[in-house]
Amino acid sequence: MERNAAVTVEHLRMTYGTTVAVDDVSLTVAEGEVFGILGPNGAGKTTTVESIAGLRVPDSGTIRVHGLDPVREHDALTRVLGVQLQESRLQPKITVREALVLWSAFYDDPEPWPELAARLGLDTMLDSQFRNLSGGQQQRLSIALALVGRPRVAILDELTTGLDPRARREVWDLVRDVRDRGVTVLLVTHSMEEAQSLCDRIAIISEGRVRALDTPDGLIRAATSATVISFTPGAPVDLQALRELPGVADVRSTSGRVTVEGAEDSVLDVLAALSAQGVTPASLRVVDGSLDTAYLDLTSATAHLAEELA
Ligand SMILES: Nc1ncnc2c1ncn2[C@@H]1O[C@H](COP(=O)(O)OP(=O)(O)OP(=O)(O)O)[C@@H](O)[C@H]1O
Repeated sequence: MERNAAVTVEHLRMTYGTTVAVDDVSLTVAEGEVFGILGPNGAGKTTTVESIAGLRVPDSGTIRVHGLDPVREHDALTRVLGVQLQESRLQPKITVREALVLWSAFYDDPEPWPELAARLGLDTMLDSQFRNLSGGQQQRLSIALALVGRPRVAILDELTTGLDPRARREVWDLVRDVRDRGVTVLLVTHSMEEAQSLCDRIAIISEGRVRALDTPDGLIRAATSATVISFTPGAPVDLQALRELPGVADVRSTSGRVTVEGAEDSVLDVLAALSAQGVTPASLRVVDGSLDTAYLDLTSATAHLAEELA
């Protein structure tokens, strides 16, 4: 079933003086999905999501959030969009309770904040001032503030940065809960693990452009060196024949062990070729592709392209 678009971005462009922060970004986020934005430092991720939130005015391009223009219809936007930004912009002396009460007052039908605070482990520090919270606690408060208005779309920018592993998993569970309630989540992250575990689809952005947009599995499949096969050949092996197999990106032989990198589908071809050569692959290991490899593949392909164009 084709889902409605919650967010559409068409040809977004944003510059700061001579710096091109976002060159040309187009993407559509479907209602109810967790959509990840991944990319190296300075790729333009924050500029993109802050433009979606109406906090920056793009040079050109069109953005709609449930049909609303984030700049011209900003008031209406704040009723459908919750934002947890990279840097919290709270008064240093505001307490956790005051912030939650204040934010709740902005909305007609807020989430009961004590429950949300408990869910995020903030209930024991309601009277602490923002400036005295640890980085992880500040992070959790800003997530709570993004969700308290029951937004239809939540933007979470580097939501688990600074959290310890347990807190991180708890926040992931919270994001899944939020998604299960039908909220669309736009997630900016540097963590492949986070993207792979939470996102339905991911856009990889670098140098202000979308370089790939697919499901985590789709990105991994598309990467040329997603799977690594290694073995100790029981007889001399024709490495060139392996190199020529479709989907194989690289073949190396070191210290009597052969390593083949290739697309996921190349494993069976490699095994069939070895069998045809009468070679038994002893101590066979197949390491599955990860989003890490796919990401490096896609972003280094961009770097190569940039070098070629330079
Ligand atoms: N307010 C600003 N003034 C000037 N330049 C800016 C401003 N905000 C961002 N930039 C520049 O625009 C580019 C994109 O920045 P942006 O913060 O969107 O990237 P990012 O992908 O979110 O990076 P990171 O992963 O480091 O947070 C960078 O070169 C950055 O230095």
